[in-house]
Parts: sequence; structure tokens; C-alpha cells
Amino acid sequence: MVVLAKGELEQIALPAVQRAAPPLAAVPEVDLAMADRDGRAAAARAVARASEEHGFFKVTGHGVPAPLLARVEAAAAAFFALPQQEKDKAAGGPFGYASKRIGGNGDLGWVEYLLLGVTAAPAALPGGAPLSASPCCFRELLDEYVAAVRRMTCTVLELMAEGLGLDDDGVFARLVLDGDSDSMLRVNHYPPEPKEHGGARLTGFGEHTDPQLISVLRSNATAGLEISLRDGTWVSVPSDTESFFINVGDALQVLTNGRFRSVRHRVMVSSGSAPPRVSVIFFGGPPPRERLAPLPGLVDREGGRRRYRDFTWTEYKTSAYQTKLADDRLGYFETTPTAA
Ligand SMILES: O=C(O)CCC(=O)C(=O)O
Ligand SMILES: [Fe+2]
Repeated sequence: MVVLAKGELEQIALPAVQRAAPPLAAVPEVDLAMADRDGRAAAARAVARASEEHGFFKVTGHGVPAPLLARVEAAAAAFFALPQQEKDKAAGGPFGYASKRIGGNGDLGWVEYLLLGVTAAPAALPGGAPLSASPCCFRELLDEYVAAVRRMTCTVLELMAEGLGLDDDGVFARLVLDGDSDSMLRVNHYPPEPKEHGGARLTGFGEHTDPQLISVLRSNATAGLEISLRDGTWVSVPSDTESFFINVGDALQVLTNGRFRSVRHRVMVSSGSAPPRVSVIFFGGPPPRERLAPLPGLVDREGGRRRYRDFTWTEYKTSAYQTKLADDRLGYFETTPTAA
């Protein structure tokens, strides 16, 4: 644990510092362009296999234009380069700008971020005061980004359903396309590590699983993301500016009766000459009133063993908001084997 010396951060005890980066992950890769052609069944199988084994993979051939990605990256860097007072004008949770504090239960990280609620309608990022500090057109640009990424997300969700052999391949995508879908966009910036840490690694974003159905992440060329494998070992994810990384979230683990794995991940910040890591994550969530329950077809395949009771997305969020970042939030909704 490290306590910083100066400024607003002086009171903040940073999370544990780790010295060595873990080994590099062999991240499964799926070419979505293949899914438009004869390779659809193979792409669906690959997506389902990676979602089961790791809950994590990357997609290429995604169709989101590279110039759009470059513009978003530049606009994000410009926003975080604003003077602190300007960024603070965009604060005022749950949405908006925040620094170091993650969620409302005391979690801290070496990160500053913008969190935006997004609805299914393309031009629906929150307007007005919270983002008045953002440079010209940042919001409009993020609208465009969300529209493109949501489309691609739905393709991935359809492939997941197909790969599971479900009759209805829209069963997951529909939730994210719903006009009330509770989706979010987060833009993270991991500031350069303070000199006084002498090369130690800082926790940028502590370990956690993402609550929603699916997270779709893109970052600049600076690495830092790490995922936990099934055996509990951590591996570093090499950065790849041309691909999107896909995380299975808690809600999808429930719908698939635990077959897909909500992947535990974290971000560590290393010293060095690399520019600060900037990541943009679209979290595809269900509508608040949606009842989440393991899909009956998948329960049948496990001989009727149903791993989670059903609950609404609002219930889940209410429960999750009382927990710390690293807590196992799904434990509360698990059934006991005999109660299945
Ligand atoms: O910034 C990143 O690379 C990942 C952060 C993350 O896991 C999150 O915002 O949920
Ligand atoms: Fe996350």
C-alpha cells in the first residue's frame, strides 16, 4: 500500500502494488468478416468456445472504421488533458467524470474516467452540464462510436447464441437493442505513474467482473489489461489497436446457466515511456425490468440443474452497488445444488 505525498491524492491509499507483470495471454481471435460469409458456423463455434473457456476473446474484421477509432482516441486524450478544474465540471455521478474513485464503496484506482449512460437510440448520450467541459463534438463523436459498436456487439451476441445451438439467435442481442437497454460507455485514462513509486506497478482498475451481458473494449497501444484464467493465474493482454476485446459479463453468465464465464480482469499501470493507457468500453446491458434467468434449453442440457435463481436487472444492480469491486456479486443469486 502506498500513500501519495501531495495534492488531492495525498489522502488516498492506493491499492496493492505488484512488481512483475504476468506472462502474456494467448487471446483467442475471431474474424467477424468470416461470419458474413461461409465461415459463419465456424465463427459461431469459435466465439462460444472462447466464451466458455475464458469469457474473453478479441474480434477482427469488425467493420468499425479505423478513422472513427482514431478520432475517438484523440478526443479522449484531449479531454483528459484539460485542466483538472475543467474536468471536474463534468463530475457529478453516477455518470460523468471521476478520478481515482471507482463506484461508491471505497474502491480506488490509478485512473480517471468518463462514464456515460447510453440508450438504444443513437443520439441519446446525456447532454447538458455533465459534459459541458468536453471539447467540441466529443459527445457527438461518442454517439457515432456507440452506434457502430452496438451493431458489432449484436453480431457477436448472435454468434454466441448460434454457437450455443440455441433456436433463437436473437435471444441476447435483443436485450441490447431494446429501447430501454441499460448500456453504458466508459472512457478510462490511466495517468502516468508518479515518480516516487520507483517503477512499481500500480493498480489502475482493481480486479472485478463486469456486471452487464457483454463488454466491448478498445484501447490505444499501451497495454495494462490482465485477465484471470480458470485456474486463477493472471495473464497480461497484449494491446491491439485494430481489434476489439470482448468480455463476457455477469448477466450473460446467468443466462447461459454458467456455461459462459464472466471473466475476472484488472488493469495495472507500469512506469515507462509509453503514453498513458486510454480505453473505451461499451457495456451492453439488459433493460432494468428484464427478468434474468438461465435459458431453459441450457438448463435442460445440464440435466435440469439450474445454477441461478431469476431476478430483474434492477435487483441485480441494487445488490451489486452494495458490494466492493472485487466481490463475487453473482454468489448471492446462485442456487444450491439441491435446490435446483
Ligand atoms: O480500462 C481498461 O482497460 C479496462 C477497465 C475495466 O475493466 C472497466 O472499466 O470495467
Ligand atoms: Fe471491467
